[in-house]
Amino acid sequence: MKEVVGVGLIGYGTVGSGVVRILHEHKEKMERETGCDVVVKKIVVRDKEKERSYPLHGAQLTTCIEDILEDTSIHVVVEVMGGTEEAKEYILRAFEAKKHVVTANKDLLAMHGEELLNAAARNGSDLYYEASVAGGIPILRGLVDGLASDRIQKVMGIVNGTTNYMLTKMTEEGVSYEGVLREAQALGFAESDPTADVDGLDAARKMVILATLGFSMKVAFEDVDVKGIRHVTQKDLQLASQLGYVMKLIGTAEEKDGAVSISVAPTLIPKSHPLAGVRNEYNAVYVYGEAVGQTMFYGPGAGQLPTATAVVSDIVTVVKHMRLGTTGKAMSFASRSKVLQDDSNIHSKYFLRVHMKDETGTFLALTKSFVQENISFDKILQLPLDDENAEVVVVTHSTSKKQIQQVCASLDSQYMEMVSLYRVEGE
Ligand SMILES: NC(=O)C1=CN([C@@H]2O[C@H](COP(=O)(O)OP(=O)(O)OC[C@H]3O[C@@H](n4cnc5c(N)ncnc54)[C@H](OP(=O)(O)O)[C@@H]3O)[C@@H](O)[C@H]2O)C=CC1
Ligand SMILES: N[C@@H](CC=O)C(=O)O
Ligand code: NA
Repeated sequence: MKEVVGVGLIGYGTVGSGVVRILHEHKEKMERETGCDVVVKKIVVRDKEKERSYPLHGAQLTTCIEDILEDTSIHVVVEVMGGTEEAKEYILRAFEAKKHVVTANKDLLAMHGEELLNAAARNGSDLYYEASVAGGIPILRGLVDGLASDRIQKVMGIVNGTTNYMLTKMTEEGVSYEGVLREAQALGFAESDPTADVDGLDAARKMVILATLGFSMKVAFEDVDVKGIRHVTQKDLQLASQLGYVMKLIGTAEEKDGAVSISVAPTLIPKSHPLAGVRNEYNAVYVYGEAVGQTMFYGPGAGQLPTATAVVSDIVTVVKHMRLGTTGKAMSFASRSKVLQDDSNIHSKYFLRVHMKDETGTFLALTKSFVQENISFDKILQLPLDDENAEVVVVTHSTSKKQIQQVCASLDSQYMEMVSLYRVEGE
């Protein structure tokens, strides 16, 4: 008879049902990997009467967290309900009950990571959270284990499946923002409040986790410069395409001379760049290490089975630690204090759309604003807008964030209006 390891799930939605499915369908592989029979015993949900799309395979549904916390046959608690305050309380109580925790909750890790890791260590519990960033891609293990020997310089990529799905469909099929957001929700990619996806908050939380692990620095959500895709228009996508780019929501975390900058923003990427070919809910993360150079991690970033794969792999890790008697482990967190980069040291190329009066001298005024900030043009396109106005699209050479902000402030006048501003990466 194999030793039984009991699992308690909190949440039986997209990810939770995937966890039960993988544990059931990959039972033999689980036994080979762990030497144990890993069994989901209880599942906490909000509504016990709700129809479930996947069978429970013997697990008992409950609405009472104590049913899990007080059950001594449950060793591992898997939190896949989402949210922060209640989830944090349940996880802290699980540690006090000397249980190990696996979670997919990036909101929680980005906000309370340090507190949770300290509580896990105090109680000799494991805490793993691979599913919290880039769903099924083993990016956190890649950073923490695979690149443990290197000094990480930059992490950059697509870390939100919902917005990548939306931008892909909007670009390739010209579909509307609202329609494609509903599709992403129906497919189980979006957060329960999808504003977290479209406003870049979900990606920003993932970048906090990546930067914390990559640079071992105590960064917070407030340190991320965040912009989402809500204001991206079909015209932006068309003009970008005309100039050879596709738009992606890109997260960037970079350390230069001991200071870090973190951002999430819709960004233009050359069509020939590997990130341009990352479509639908897929994610891809570039990690640049001082010694290794450039590595790229690619795979499904959201959805039931990819995300559940990461969760179940974390369960495997925990069970192995239990058998070896080496629990009390977690993906390590930050040891260095935070130093943030100055805007004058953050460089990028930019794409700008400017509407201006089609009169002699306005174009010269536009050029002068850029010259004043020492910014030169890489590409420029002028198109008629109506009888009196023209649209000018500019791609600059690399410039600092501070300089581009100063130019933008000088552009809005009675003759000119800046319509869009996006970073350009990968050239
Ligand atoms: N979906 C995805 O692709 C990914 C999701 N994640 C993360 O995984 C977590 C779960 O996401 P997902 O499965 O999509 O979410 P769902 O909304 O599909 O499922 C949430 C589940 O949690 C239960 N639940 C919610 N609030 C409570 C509560 N207060 N008490 C008890 N149970 C509760 C719900 O119960 P009921 O069924 O009764 O309503 C439901 O079963 C989130 O943190 C999310 O960010 C991470 C990576 C990818
Ligand atoms: N809503 C998230 C789910 C995975 O983290 C996303 O779309 O990436
Ligand atoms: Na992952």
